[in-house]
Amino acid sequence: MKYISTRGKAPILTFEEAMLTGLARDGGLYLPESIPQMPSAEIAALAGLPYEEAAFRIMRPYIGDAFTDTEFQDIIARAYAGFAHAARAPVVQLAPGHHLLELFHGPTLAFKDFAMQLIGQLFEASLKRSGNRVCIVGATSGDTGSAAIDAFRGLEMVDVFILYPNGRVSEVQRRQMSTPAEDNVHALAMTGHFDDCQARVKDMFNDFAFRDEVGLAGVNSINWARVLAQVVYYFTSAVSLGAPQREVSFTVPTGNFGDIFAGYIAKRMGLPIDRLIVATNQNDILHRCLSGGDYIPDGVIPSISPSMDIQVSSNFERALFEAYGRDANATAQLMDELKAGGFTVSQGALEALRESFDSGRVSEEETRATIQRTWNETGELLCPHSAIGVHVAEQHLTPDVPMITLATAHPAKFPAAVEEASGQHPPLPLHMADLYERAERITEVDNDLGAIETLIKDRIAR
Ligand SMILES: N[C@@H](CCOP(=O)(O)O)C(=O)O
Repeated sequence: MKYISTRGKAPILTFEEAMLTGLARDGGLYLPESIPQMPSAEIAALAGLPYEEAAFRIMRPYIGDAFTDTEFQDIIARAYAGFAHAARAPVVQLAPGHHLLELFHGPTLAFKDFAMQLIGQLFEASLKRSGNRVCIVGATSGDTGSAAIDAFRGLEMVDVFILYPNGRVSEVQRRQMSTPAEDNVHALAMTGHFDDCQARVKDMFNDFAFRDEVGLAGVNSINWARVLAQVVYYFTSAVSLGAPQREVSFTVPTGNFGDIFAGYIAKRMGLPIDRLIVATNQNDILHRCLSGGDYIPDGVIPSISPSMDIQVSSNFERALFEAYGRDANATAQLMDELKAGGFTVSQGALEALRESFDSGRVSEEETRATIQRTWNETGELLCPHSAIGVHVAEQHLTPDVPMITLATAHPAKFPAAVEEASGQHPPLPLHMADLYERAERITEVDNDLGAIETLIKDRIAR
């Protein structure tokens, strides 16, 4: 299995190389040269398997010869051993035809743990073998950063620097990033919003002198391995509701488009998915684009669902590449236009996107009302992001196709918003019960590429 860049001008890589590289050297994102197909009989055979075994069968074709089967099985086992639920990604029913996929039972209480815990193990195995070091730099609107710091803390061959928008993540998210005591992890509070943080990370990848000097690696969903790990729970949840004998639809609260793109890959692999529905908060660029074709960022508005406060949605590039028939030149041109202010998706590509995706936008008031109503009607306490998913899903329910909404984070990550909406205080789980008493370690940085690069060079262990 080989990996190609969405912009067509970067070296073609193996799985392991693409995983360790992050962003392609032409600025694009890596994708498999072709999408492996999973026949119906193999999908049906996933029913009732432990999550780890399903993960192995689904991901194996993408890995090539990077790891032996036994190595890969051990890596998967270690990745999910710390999850608090035996099913890893349980499905609960909210209403007739509407189900919730709980993705918040990992160590940092968000769906990011599914990929990040796996990538942590994959990086460790690969770097131990090669003896190389890497410097991971990531951008977060809250959840990716905490998951990355948890997955890589204390690993000898890795330094981790996470840029987050100062004052724009929840207190729990911030503390998850700032309280781990290991020297190899660094929480950097940057002036600006998430898009600024993500832009600086991409600038660092495009500064080849810096990139090569520090051995830069990325664990945002620019990294294909992140997307791959998230494909698994689309299969396990759909199979638990009767796939491949019947179709399902998914609604996905989305900011950077990585999670829903994983659903698109599952569909392309042969999972019978009817609709993939993008749920956005008031930062609704994806909804606007899928509705009208224009992709024009117009500023990030802080919300009670901060993880989705994004206007430059990194993985949309992968979806555009596919919608334009894998035309790398067309994709590169759109990304150039984005730098200059925005672009309009061609009619043909828009129709291709709409073959798989629908979308909806949810206001702050609707988010709060959904948290309260869902609590009253079902006893399920939703985080604001999951509530956005539930609200949009409810507008797309159909009698014959079950809907699965992704619950992307635990309500305890956003206690203030959840309590205001529902009157319920979501307690932190036991392993994090003393989070508010732990000492914090944060470095404030300006939105200044040179200064951030200097800080990183000064801090990395060589
Ligand atoms: N919502 C994310 C933003 C980064 O997304 P990623 O999936 O590309 O890592 C967050 O919580 O940090």
